Amino acid sequence: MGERKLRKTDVAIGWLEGVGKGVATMFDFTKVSGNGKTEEKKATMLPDAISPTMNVRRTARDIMDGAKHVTIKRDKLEDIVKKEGMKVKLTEWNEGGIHYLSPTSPEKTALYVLVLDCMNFCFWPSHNSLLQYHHLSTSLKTLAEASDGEDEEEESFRFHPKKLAEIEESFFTEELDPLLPPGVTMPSKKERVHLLRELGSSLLYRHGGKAMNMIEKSENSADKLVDIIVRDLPGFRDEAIDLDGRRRFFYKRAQIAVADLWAALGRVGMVDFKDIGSLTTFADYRVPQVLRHEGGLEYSKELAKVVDKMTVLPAGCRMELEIRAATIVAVDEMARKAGVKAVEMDWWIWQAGERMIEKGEGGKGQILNHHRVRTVYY
Ligand SMILES: Nc1nc2c(c(CN[C@H]3C=C[C@H](O)[C@@H]3O)cn2[C@@H]2O[C@H](COP(=O)(O)O)[C@@H](O)[C@H]2O)c(=O)[nH]1
Repeated sequence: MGERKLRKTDVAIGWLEGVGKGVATMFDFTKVSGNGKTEEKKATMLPDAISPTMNVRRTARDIMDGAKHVTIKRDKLEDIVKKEGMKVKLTEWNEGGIHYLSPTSPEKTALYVLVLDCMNFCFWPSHNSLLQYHHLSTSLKTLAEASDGEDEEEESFRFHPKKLAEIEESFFTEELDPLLPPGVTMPSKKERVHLLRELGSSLLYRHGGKAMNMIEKSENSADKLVDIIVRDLPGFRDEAIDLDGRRRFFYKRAQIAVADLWAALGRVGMVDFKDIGSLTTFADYRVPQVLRHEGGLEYSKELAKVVDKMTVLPAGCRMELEIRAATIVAVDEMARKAGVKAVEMDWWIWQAGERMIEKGEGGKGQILNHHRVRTVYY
């Protein structure tokens, strides 16, 4: 990072080393515990009171202290980690080539990831949408590749900040929707247009028109990059005020963006977040769905009924906050037991969930339904 410019040979070497090996071989996966690591974290993270990842953990612990609807079954968490066939084998972020990685330009890769995570919410099927994550990541990849010229500065790149700042709803109807499978459309288009415009404008006016400038300001700290993202991109501010007036922080999309940047750019030596272990799991609906199904989370009768019947919960309600908080605490505990970072444990659980839902959801012998909340945050 820093002032160093990426050369094509660097990319080739980084890429060759990474191909087919999985994320685990590309990064320093030293255990989260241990004195050296603790000091390193202190050196890079923000002070406790303003650290976004600390705020997320504080939120999760606080909510779980008075939880009424969700219980963490600690002995079961241990079983899940140990379970045959579910051992933590770190997942390849780009398995199946579902993401765009520019062969020459970290800037274009970073823009792609930020666009992806701007829209990385509300996938669950409703009467008019059957959108899945890989539909989004691969259709954006197609658009990126189609406009990917030689020149790093090239303004013709579809996700150049100037283009993002002026995006219209026609981007979805004319460019993106046609790349989705028949009958699948992108929900909440108006909201997504606004989020993309916000991203383009913020990069132009706050970061000299470059995603890499924003990333470099983090000084290789995942925690600081989450902070920059939630400060400069309001659409990523996944916060709530609970019924008692307390602030609650989750930062799902901001944290997943940082993790995705780590996976996409770390492989070519462009980022090296020393405190990547500070990220929490990305509290959305797939991870708690898997944990509940496996017995690691137990829902009250009332909540179980709501979730099983696919009743939509209001955003920010107590039940939703408890599910998200329990997910964060449970994944931290599983990661600790397995000696990996929360982000790695998240990817492993998420990918296990994706395999489980292939067999259907909510029926006999199938994974239990996930909770439903209409939100731009996950
Ligand atoms: N907690 C967590 N949630 C994740 C992801 C990802 C993808 N991350 C990439 C990075 C590493 C992985 O290997 C993936 O290649 C998507 N999602 C969420 O799932 C939902 C879509 O699901 P479905 O409807 O089934 O396609 C939607 O809310 C989306 O935001 C993750 O990693 N963790």
